[in-house]
Amino acid sequence: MWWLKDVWVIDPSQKLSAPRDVLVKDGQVLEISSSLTEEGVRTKAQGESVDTIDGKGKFVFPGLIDVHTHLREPGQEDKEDILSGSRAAVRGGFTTILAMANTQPVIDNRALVEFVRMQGERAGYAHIHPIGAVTKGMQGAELVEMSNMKEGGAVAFSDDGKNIHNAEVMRLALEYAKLTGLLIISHCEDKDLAGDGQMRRGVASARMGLKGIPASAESVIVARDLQLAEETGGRLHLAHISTVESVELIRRAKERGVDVTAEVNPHHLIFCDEEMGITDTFFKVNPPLGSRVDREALIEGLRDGTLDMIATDHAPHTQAEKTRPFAEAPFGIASLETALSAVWQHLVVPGRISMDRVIEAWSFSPAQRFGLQGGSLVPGSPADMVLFDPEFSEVIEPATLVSKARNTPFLNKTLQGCPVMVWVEGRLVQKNRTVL
Ligand SMILES: NC(=O)N[C@@H](CC(=O)O)C(=O)O
Ligand SMILES: [Zn+2]
Ligand SMILES: [Zn+2]
Repeated sequence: MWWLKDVWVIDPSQKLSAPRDVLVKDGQVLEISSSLTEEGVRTKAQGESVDTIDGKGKFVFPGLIDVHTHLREPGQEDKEDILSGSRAAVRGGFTTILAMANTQPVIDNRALVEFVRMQGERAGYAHIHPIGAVTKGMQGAELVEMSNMKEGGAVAFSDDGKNIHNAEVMRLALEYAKLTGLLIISHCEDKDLAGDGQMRRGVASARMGLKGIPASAESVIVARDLQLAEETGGRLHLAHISTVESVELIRRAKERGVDVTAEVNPHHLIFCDEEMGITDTFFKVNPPLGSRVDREALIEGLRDGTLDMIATDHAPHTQAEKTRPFAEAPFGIASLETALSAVWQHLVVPGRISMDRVIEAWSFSPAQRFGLQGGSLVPGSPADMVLFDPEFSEVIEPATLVSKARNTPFLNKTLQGCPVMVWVEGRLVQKNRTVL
């Protein structure tokens, strides 16, 4: 049994943010209380040994749930695989992650869904749930067999990595997904507007002499998909929202009652295009980093709930690929191990957003919207749980990362504020930044 003493508990599911004691037994949260005694705890332990942790100055919260990660298995295991990705997850404070379908082959049938799920179970760290593709081979034409894939364990559908270009295919996808009750996750990017752009079009792209991607490449598809969701009554989730125009469109759609949620990635909340240099391929990501104005709008959108969730869009790539010239390097930032610390240091500490809202957006809301276990420490729930130490600092070094990827803008930088203990169903899987 675990006894976390005098720890600051953040549990948005119970609207709780206060110092308490937490008891964990048999893989579950047994009790959250402010009046535990040695003797009382020993009685509750029923003969089991008690591991006591001094939680003073630390936070405990439900394990983060990341609805957007790329684990690259099957097919690109040099970038990441399900085992390395799930180890990276628990190192970063995530106890559940959703794996995108843009692997090789694409996860577009039940057998492949079951393969990903099984590999996740075999790895035995974070809970791994497969996201199935929307169209066969992510070719944007023929819909997958959604019900079948749901039976195999798919928890949502997405062609992420690619936009669904054909609006009628997107409309049908929203219509058919209703029968499964699952979400369609949209990667909003008009491929003609994006062209072969490398970063957001603006003053910074002009200065760097790189081809730009206009903000409209995202927002025109956001507008399209919101209208299609409204028309069909389908359930829509928008991935990696990055522009002020998109935030405004989502805000208005929600006012009309459209069944939509949206996520924002830490890198879009923290960085902007002006901060990039021509050698910084680690900042090269899709959608590209926006302007300062976008960044402010995203923070405001997250605060007021227009943006429901934070998600990493962990996109691992090899060093060989990421050290190519800017225009040849692939898009993507690997972030499972740094995301929570980065959000803490760059947004919570300066007072831009509260830790309570961060945990709600990264744990409770994903569980609710995707219908997943977790996101709550209500007694009886599985002890998927994180102990976070605001004083613990770490230099992000290649040798200490357990992900196969090193494509992070935080490489060789110090991040302060880290998850220092992580439990999955009451089993300790990470301690003092070491995955057990
Ligand atoms: N975000 C990225 O820059 N890259 C993602 C694809 C995606 O999320 O669209 C990848 O798979 O590498
Ligand atoms: Zn995407
Ligand atoms: Zn993605």
